[in-house]
Amino acid sequence: MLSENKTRVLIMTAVDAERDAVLRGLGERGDKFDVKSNTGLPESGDRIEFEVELAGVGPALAAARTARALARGRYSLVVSAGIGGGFVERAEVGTLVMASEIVAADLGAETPDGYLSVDELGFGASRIAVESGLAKAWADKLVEQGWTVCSGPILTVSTVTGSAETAFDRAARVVGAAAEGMEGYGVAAAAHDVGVPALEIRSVSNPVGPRDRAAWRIKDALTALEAAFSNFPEVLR
Ligand SMILES: O=C(O)c1cccc(C(=O)CC[C@H]2O[C@@H](n3cnc4c(=O)[nH]cnc43)[C@H](O)[C@@H]2O)c1
Repeated sequence: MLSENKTRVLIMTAVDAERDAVLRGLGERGDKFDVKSNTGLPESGDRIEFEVELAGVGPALAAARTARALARGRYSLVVSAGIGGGFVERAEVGTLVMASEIVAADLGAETPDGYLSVDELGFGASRIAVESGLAKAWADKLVEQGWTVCSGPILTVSTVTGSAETAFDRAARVVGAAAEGMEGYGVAAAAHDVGVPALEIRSVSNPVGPRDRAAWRIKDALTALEAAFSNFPEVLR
């Protein structure tokens, strides 16, 4: 007989439209979902409960809100999710990006010799590892469903890239940079601080580069985000 253990997964999005897309994707399956095998984090016999919360925009508020949510109890996994910018020739608009690592891309210092990350300054870590088995399983599942998924570093920035120069600098700083968003590192830092594994997924609404807000394809990106979460419970089984 299955036990009544519960696996709690916390999903953080910046804004309401992203949270709604995630909830549409998860549908009614939330805590009615039994885990029968042990391929992901949950124990066999666990029931999975999803909680989707607003992180707000930017890494500071995202970290504060994630820490507050995590203080409510025991969680198995935290996911930072939302739309994002895709690096050209890595992730096109309308596709999905699964983080291979979560990178604070502007947490450091400018020097006459170039940018130094917090790691190089000796003040901490600019990169947070993801739960790689789950990231791969989720990406594989989405590819199987016909989605284009790029797995690579997702950069967290406090200032959205708005020029080709900044896009070039950021891509050069992080080998394989696939996407950027504004919350991932904050969410993951709060999770890491209490020993909870993290993931980040972005659906690409715009290219990283010269600002053209009117051209952001938000609806397409929200559709892709919804699809990503409609496949997520299966991945956790
Ligand atoms: O206006 C709307 O309907 C709408 C719906 C959903 C989301 C938004 C946002 O503006 C979300 C802001 C959020 O998006 C991330 N983002 C998107 N593109 C980039 C980018 O090129 N560089 C960095 N971040 C990006 C970011 O995480 C923001 O928090 C609007």
